[in-house]
Amino acid sequence: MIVTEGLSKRYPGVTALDRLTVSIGPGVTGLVGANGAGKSTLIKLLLGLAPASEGTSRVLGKDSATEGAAIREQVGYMPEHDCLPPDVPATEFVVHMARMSGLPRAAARERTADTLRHVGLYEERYRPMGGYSTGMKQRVKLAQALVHDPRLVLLDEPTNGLDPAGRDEMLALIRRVHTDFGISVLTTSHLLGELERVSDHVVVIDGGRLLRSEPIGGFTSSTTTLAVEVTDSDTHPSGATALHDALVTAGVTVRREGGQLVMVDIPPGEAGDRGYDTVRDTITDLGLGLVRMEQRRRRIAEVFSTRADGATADPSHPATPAPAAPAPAAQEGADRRAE
Ligand SMILES: Nc1ncnc2c1ncn2[C@@H]1O[C@H](COP(=O)(O)OP(=O)(O)OP(=O)(O)O)[C@@H](O)[C@H]1O
Repeated sequence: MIVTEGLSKRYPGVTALDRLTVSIGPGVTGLVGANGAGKSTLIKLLLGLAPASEGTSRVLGKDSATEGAAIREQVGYMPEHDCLPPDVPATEFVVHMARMSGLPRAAARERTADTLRHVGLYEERYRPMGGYSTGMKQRVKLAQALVHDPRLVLLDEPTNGLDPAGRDEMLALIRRVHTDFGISVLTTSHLLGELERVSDHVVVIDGGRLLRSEPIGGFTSSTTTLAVEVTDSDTHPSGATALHDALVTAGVTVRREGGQLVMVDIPPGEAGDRGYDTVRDTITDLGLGLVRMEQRRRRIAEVFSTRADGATADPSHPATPAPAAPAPAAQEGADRRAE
């Protein structure tokens, strides 16, 4: 769907994209990066709306630098910022956008009605958009990106400004764009957790550079996390601390979470079997009681907050600062708190 090679964009004093080489296939792809990471810039370059400083990009096999108009015929774009004329009803606006994309009048009206219904706008579509809530405006922006039946849509921060329920609805809609209509999606967000829920593939950029590009499973399934809770004993007044320290000594990757929980990384395959045995034997050797031991799928944010040197992020054992955990995970924490 999308291939970039050494793609860079420099503004005076700012390198917005820095030699980005990435390829994106069909399905739903999440493009994650902190504010200013270069997400919007990448989308504009892909659509041929801004020239690259160097490097190339192709969308659906077409060159962004020379075939921008042909790309935009087959690609829908939902911009980040509010761009809706306040005194125009949604239905009129979306028909206009459909006509701009080359649909004949009758087809434009028909597609507009279908698309607005699909995004969940009914009677409101006849009212001027100035009176719409943020959620309704985001839906109109999505509808105009879909109205000409594109093969691919590029969505820039589609959940921006939405409350948690509105975000859930928008994420479900995005997923359905692919499952119901077979349209591939590239959607940006600075929230890893959001994209984890809808994406088949995630691309992470930071400071205009590629950090990772992997199928969602690659982020979360290479390791299983085991949440273990043990009792305290007379010998070990904090059973969790004793277990944590003993497992670290045994060479197991482990961290503490929320008081009594000890989170143990279990690698796949035979090493994993040995990992389970080590946890069981360590608990027995310490003479602790086992309260629970359960498997957890790791969330992307956790993968990013794990220190790159493999050391544990144990809140009870503050260590030297971790080497750059990419900003998106931290940003997500901030957003969660804000919520
Ligand atoms: N037209 C422009 N002129 C100068 N600098 C720009 C321009 N557009 C973007 N930048 C800069 O390029 C960098 C990347 O911006 P971009 O908008 O692509 O980031 P982003 O990841 O989409 O972030 P956000 O979610 O905040 O929009 C930022 O430092 C931004 O200030």
